[in-house]
Amino acid sequence: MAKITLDGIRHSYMENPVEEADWALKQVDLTWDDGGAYALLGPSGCGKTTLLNIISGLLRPRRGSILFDETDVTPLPPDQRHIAQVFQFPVVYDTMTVYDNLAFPLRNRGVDPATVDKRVREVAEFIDMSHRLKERAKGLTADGKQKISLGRGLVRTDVNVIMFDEPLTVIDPHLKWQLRSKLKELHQRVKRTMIYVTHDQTEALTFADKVVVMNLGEVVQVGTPVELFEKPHHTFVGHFIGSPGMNVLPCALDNGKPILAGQPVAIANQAKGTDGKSLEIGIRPEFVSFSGPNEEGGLPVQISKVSDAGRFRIVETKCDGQTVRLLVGEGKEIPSDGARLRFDPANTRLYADGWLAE
Ligand SMILES: Nc1ncnc2c1ncn2[C@@H]1O[C@H](COP(=O)(O)OP(=O)(O)OP(=O)(O)O)[C@@H](O)[C@H]1O
Repeated sequence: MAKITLDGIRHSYMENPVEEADWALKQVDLTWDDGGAYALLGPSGCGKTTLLNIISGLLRPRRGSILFDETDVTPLPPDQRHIAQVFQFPVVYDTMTVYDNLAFPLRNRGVDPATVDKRVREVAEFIDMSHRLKERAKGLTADGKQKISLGRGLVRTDVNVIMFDEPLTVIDPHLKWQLRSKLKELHQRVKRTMIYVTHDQTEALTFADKVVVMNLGEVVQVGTPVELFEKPHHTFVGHFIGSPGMNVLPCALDNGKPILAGQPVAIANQAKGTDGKSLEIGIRPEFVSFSGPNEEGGLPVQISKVSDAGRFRIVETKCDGQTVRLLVGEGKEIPSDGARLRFDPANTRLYADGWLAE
C-alpha cells in the first residue's frame, strides 16, 4: 500500500508537440492518499486511460514523475509497481476453476500452498464466491467473471492500488447496481487504495469518497461528491455533474456586479481578477425558484417547456434569449404568465473563462 503522487505529469502521443492541444495530458499534479476510494471521471477522450496507463507503467510520460510513497517509480515497468487492474472485459482463465483463478497470482509469486488456500477462501467470501470455488470459470456470467477479476486483485497483499477501468461496461443493467454497491462495500472492508475510471457520474459519485474530474487533458476539480455539486470549480464540472446540469449564463459586469438581462445578480464569490475574461453566472436548477407574487424583483422569464421527472418537474425558461432551468417540487405552482426567477445568492457564482472567480 502506498500514497501515489503524480508530479508535473504531461504526455503527448505526438513526436513533436507544438500547441497545448497536442498534449493528451496537459499538466497533472495529484496525490492519491493511501487507502482512498477515488473515481476518475470525465468524457471520452479527456485522458483517463492515458493517466491510468501512466500510473500502471504501461506508458512513460513525456514529463514529470510518479512516486509511490517517496520512491520514484517513473522508470519501473508494470510488474514492479504491484498494481492490480480490473478492465472493461473480465480477464479470467475459462478452463480453470474459480479457486485456481483466484490462486493464480499468489502461486505465480511462489506463495506457499497453506497461505494461498487461506487467502483464496477469505477473498472468495468477500466476493460471494465461496460456494462456487470448484466450478470452471467458463460457466460464470459476466458479473461473476468480473468478481473473479476483482478477487484476483484483492488476493495479493502486496498490491499498492487496485484500478478499475469502466468495470461495469459488460454487466447487465439490473446487476450493475449490485456490483457497484459490492465494490463500495469491499473498499470499506479492505481499505486498499482504489481508482475507479468512468465517464458515468452515477458510478463515480456512488463509489468514490473523492472524485477527480478531468476535461481536455487536465484535472478540473478534485472533491467529494457534495463539493462537486455545491461548489463546482469550473463550469464543465457544473454542467457534467448533476441532472440537469448547472445553468451557465453569459453575463456582463458593471461596477464589480454581474448583470444578467439588465439586472444585477447577487453572487457568493468575488468578481476579482476577471478583467478581459469571458464571464458567466453558474447556478444549479436546484437553487432557482419562482418569485412569489408579492416579492419584489426577480428575472422576468417566459416558460418554454415543462418535463415531469417524478418527484419534481424540470421547468425550462427563456430569459433574454438564454435558457434557465429550475426544479419545481410536486404540488408547487408554475406561474402561467409574468413569471420571475429568484436565484439563491449563496449558490450563485461568477465564472471567468470557465473557472470559478476567486
Ligand atoms: N495510442 C494513442 N495514439 C495517439 N493518440 C492517442 C492514443 N491513445 C489516446 N490518444 C488520444 O489521447 C487523448 C486522450 O485519450 P484517452 O484514451 O486517454 O481518453 P479517455 O478519457 O480514456 O477516453 P475513453 O473514455 O474514450 O477511453 C485522446 O485525444 C485520444 O485520441
